[in-house]
Amino acid sequence: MSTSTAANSPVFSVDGLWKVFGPKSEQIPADPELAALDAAELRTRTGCTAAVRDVSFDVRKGEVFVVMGLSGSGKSTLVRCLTRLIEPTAGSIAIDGEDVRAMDRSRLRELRRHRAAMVFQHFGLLPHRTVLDNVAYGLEIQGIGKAERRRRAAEVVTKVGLEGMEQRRPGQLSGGQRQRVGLARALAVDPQVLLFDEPFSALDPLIRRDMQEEVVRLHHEEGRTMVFITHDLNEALKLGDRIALMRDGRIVQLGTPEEIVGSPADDYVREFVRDVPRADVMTVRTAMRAGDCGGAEHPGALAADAVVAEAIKVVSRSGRPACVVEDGRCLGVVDQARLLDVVAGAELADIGKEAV
Ligand SMILES: Nc1ncnc2c1ncn2[C@@H]1O[C@H](COP(=O)(O)OP(=O)(O)OP(=O)(O)O)[C@@H](O)[C@H]1O
Repeated sequence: MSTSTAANSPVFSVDGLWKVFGPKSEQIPADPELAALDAAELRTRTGCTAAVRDVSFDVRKGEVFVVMGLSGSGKSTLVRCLTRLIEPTAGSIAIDGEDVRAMDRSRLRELRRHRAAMVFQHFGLLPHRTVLDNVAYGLEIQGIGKAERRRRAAEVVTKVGLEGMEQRRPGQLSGGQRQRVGLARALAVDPQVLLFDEPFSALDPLIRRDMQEEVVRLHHEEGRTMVFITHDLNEALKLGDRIALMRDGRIVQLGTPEEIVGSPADDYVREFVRDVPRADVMTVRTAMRAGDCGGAEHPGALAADAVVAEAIKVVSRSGRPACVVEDGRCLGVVDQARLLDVVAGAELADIGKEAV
């Protein structure tokens, strides 16, 4: 999981967004009775599928925003609507305050090429071109001269760890390396936002972990805004500053990994996160009893965003409560009982209640 250093200004603002597939689809969002039908009833009555239903959210500058949900929940449709690769049926979308639905074709092309680049699972590399020329492809489309695009492509190739492979063809690369080429190609155009559609789901688990770490590293180095689709909860928890959890076209909960795991919005979310190792997600900021410890020594001195697993090690090693310290100030204290409460599955609102 990365820590957002971002200001809270939105890159994307989405409000009341709908995407309905099927005949007379535009009638569905406008009709409260039809809009309230569940998926099966809607299909029977109208022949339509509402892939995205009345969804509103902001993607903040510099964050990794994860869209998570089971297959068919509407993730790809939602993210494709952001740049109108799929035309929304109703609602509004803005990027930096500019109305995406009002953009003409050339403005849209500019949006997709420069401002919000997409990295797909099937990366569509050009088989007869070298790695370097594949990475430079987006720059070529932009009309940038050969020398300059090769220079820029070489820089990103190094950034994603493919140095030395510049002259290979895609067929001479592993799946993970090909995905790095896809990532480098998107990065080469230096977009404001990177949109990832399940980019790693075809990779084997170890390579997948490498790629996840790569994304975290790139995000830390560059602070680029990222929207990341996944159906994998662990991937979502690892990468997301915030996660939008989708079900049947709706966002059922939007929050930090800690909020989703610690305060599930309903039984569906609760069931979804049931097996998450809570000690690896919940932070000591949540587990602590707030208030200065009163001493000068601050035993343990944990950072507020340290996870509970780390705190358990510190507390059990020293045999005494540990302080949570930020900017030299003691924010609170964690003891064994509070840490165990978190691990045992107490929800945020209940942690430490009996101890108070
Ligand atoms: N072109 C289309 N025409 C009709 N229905 C569609 C179309 N595209 C998607 N759907 C339907 O919309 C719903 C959401 O699909 P979507 O691909 O957005 O889900 P997803 O969460 O990305 O799934 P996955 O994880 O399997 O990719 C599904 O019920 C799907 O069958």
